[in-house]
Amino acid sequence: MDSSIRIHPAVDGGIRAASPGFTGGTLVCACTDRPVKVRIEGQIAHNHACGCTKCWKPGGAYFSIVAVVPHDKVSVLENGDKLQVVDPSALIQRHACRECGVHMYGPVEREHAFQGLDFIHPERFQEAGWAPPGFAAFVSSIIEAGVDPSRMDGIRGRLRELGLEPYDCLSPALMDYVATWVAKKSGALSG
Ligand SMILES: N[C@@H](CCC(=O)N[C@@H](CSCO)C(=O)NCC(=O)O)C(=O)O
Ligand SMILES: [Zn+2]
Ligand SMILES: [Zn+2]
Repeated sequence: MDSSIRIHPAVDGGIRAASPGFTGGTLVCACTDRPVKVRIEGQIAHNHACGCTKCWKPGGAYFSIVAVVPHDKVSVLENGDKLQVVDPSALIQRHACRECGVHMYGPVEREHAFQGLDFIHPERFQEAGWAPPGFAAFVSSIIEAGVDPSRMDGIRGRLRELGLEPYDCLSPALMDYVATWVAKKSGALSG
């Protein structure tokens, strides 16, 4: 398998296990001057690699690494005046540093299965020990960013080699969770 394929710097050299003692940390943007700092209390959930065009990816990476935390566990510590919402019409209100472009947190405020959660990029933690990604989402979407479709077999193979099962939307467990929420809302399922 081609280990030169750059999925994301946080996983290319192998995936680091979570520390049981990780109780949260501080996300820092890429600015050397007045970096934005965001505090996260507690461990992250549902960490995954995402190939969609909307999530922030570091230079040269095909995928982002993105996870969720409850909105009340997120607080802006420093230089929040540099943040702006990338796409106000999107479900995920990605707050990016307008100088370096790093997405710092993305709350879901709309009525949705993910309402109350914020999407964050754990590679921006100053601290180690966050839960590693468990799967790869929106893999076919990397073609939308310009990846030649002929490369997809190799990229999916590399994801599997890293233990990141590739899916073209979210994982089956998360898709079932979203569909269950929709079915309960419509009344198709009771509960
Ligand atoms: N093909 C599109 C997919 C974009 C998309 O739907 N992204 C997902 C996953 S983001 C993290 O898992 C999503 O839920 N987006 C909601 C939003 O962006 O607000 C593309 O690549 O652009
Ligand atoms: Zn910045
Ligand atoms: Zn995404």
